[in-house]
Amino acid sequence: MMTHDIASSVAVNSAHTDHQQVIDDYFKALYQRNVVLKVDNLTQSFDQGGSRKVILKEVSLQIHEREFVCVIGPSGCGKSTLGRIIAGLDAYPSGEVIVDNERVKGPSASRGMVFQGYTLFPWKTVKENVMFGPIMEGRSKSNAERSAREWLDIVGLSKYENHYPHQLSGGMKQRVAIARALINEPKVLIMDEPFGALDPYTRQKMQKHLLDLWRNIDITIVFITHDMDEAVLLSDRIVVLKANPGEVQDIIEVPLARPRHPDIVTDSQFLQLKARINSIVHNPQPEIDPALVEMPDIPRMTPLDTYK
Ligand SMILES: Nc1ncnc2c1ncn2[C@@H]1O[C@H](COP(=O)(O)OP(=O)(O)OP(=O)(O)O)[C@@H](O)[C@H]1O
Repeated sequence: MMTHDIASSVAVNSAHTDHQQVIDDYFKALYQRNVVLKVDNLTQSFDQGGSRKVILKEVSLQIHEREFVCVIGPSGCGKSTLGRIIAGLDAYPSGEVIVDNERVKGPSASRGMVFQGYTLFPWKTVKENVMFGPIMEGRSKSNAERSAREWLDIVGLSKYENHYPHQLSGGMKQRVAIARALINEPKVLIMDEPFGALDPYTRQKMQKHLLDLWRNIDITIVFITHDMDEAVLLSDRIVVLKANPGEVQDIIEVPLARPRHPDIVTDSQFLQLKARINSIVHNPQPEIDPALVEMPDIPRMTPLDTYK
């Protein structure tokens, strides 16, 4: 081997070791932080077609303060069901869900939620939407207004405070929804496919915006998505659920240093990790979404064009 080849090989190895050290230190520090969300042996079932169907089975997780965790898995595996239980929107028959040392028994200001569908009140202005939580908490209108303006400033929507939701783009609506959730200073923010309805460009902008917010606020995020790129770009760890019933199949650390630029999606390490997760998620499983099982053959509706 030529001398300069040896030198460059040593440099590559040393860069690799340095990178690994950064990642090891990052996760060591992460695991030393308090557990803010604990899901223990959670099982959920629903009545479906006259029988009881187990949707989530003995799901256990521990998520640490300021961690960013994505939950992925095939359609119908119970991701939203898990998110709704953590948010306190649905009761659960067995197991334990603890947030900030308290058992989840219903919605609470300690858990914020942002959904894919725009859930803003259409009859309220942007500012009034963001003020909703503080007003419900009994804070004065002027106090709630002041906080709402601070949060609208943080998400870059100050100029739109008197607009109504229908006057905003999808990305702007989601920024209002994020401000509306964060104004309550939740310990955990649960986001269920929040960018699923956005075009790819806006989605990428929103991912960066969310990472900027997360880095600057003491918030733990549980982010439900179908999108592997999104999961790898955003997460510290990815919880992979398998379907039928929904069980934790794997919990994967994302060994990519932060801050992460959106261009990282073309990096070889990113692509390798994505391929690995993809193979875990799409590990052959029986189809459980009835709408996918019963895909009909479409009959010809109009006469065939004989020239084609
Ligand atoms: N309230 C309910 N009553 C009956 N069945 C329900 C209820 N909520 C969810 N389910 C069922 O639980 C299963 C899991 O649904 P869930 O929405 O949690 O899956 P998901 O992984 O989020 O799916 P997707 O990726 O398609 O959004 C589905 O079969 C769904 O029909």
